[in-house]
Amino acid sequence: MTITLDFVKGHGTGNDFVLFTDPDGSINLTPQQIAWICDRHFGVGADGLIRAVRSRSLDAGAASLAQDPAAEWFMDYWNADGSLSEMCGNGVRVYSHYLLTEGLATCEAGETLVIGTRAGVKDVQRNRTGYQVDMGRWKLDGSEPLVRARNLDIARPALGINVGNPHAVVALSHLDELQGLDLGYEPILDPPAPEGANVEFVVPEEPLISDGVGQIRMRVHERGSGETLSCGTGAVAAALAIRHWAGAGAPNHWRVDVPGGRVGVRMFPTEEGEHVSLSGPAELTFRGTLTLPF
Ligand SMILES: N[C@@H](CCC[C@H](N)C(=O)O)C(=O)O
Repeated sequence: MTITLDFVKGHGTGNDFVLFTDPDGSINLTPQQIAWICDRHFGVGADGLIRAVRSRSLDAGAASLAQDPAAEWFMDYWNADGSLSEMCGNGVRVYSHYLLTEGLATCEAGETLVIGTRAGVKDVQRNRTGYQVDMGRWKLDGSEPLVRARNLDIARPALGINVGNPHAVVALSHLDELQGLDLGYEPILDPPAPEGANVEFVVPEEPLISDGVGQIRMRVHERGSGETLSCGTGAVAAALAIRHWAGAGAPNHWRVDVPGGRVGVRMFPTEEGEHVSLSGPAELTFRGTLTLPF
């Protein structure tokens, strides 16, 4: 059977996605088909693919609806190599923008759009820079692997953080080191992360704290996608790691510069414990129709 899809291309700070709507969950693409769509030479090209599916149409959506019945739409997120990920921070903003633009959902200023994901429901609000997402609870995953990367002289210690998906954050001291990294090669973790990991390399900006806001710069190698221009969950993990290392008195508001732009991260208390939010832009760039060759 030939599959033809109407899609929209979008990005958040250069982290780009192919999005399409499948309300009833009837279009089940294989990992090979997803990898073809995301291929920049043979397909459309993207860091990931997002299927807009009603939570009630997907087994994974049942947990979202149980958590919050307002989670009508589920973000079914896949990496560029066709592997599944639990969460995508830039993806949630772009997905929210897609739902609103396509008329599939509404969210006036001050209202909350609730999105189902494999990492729990996410509350999204429009703000000055685009969208702010409450990413929910986070945790140190207990790992401190050594990370080797191409052009890094020696293995560096990393901090394992889970923000719905797994991350390993490495602090570098100089911008030269960050710029010199060759992330065309996947960093090697010792010991390896059981489910794989997104790896962030971070340097402090000068000064590290300005007007009470922490400032860092990072590059990322994403699990299943390679180096990308931005990673929302990675920015969140990076800010949390640097605050952890900075110790008492470190700020709860961070600006994170990535090759594709800037995102904001805030940590704030809630009744169930500390949450962390991600804010930044979301843009839709073009629409088209694709026919899968297999
Ligand atoms: N780009 C994303 C993260 C996408 C998922 C990641 N590659 C994984 O496998 O966990 C983001 O903006 O958070």
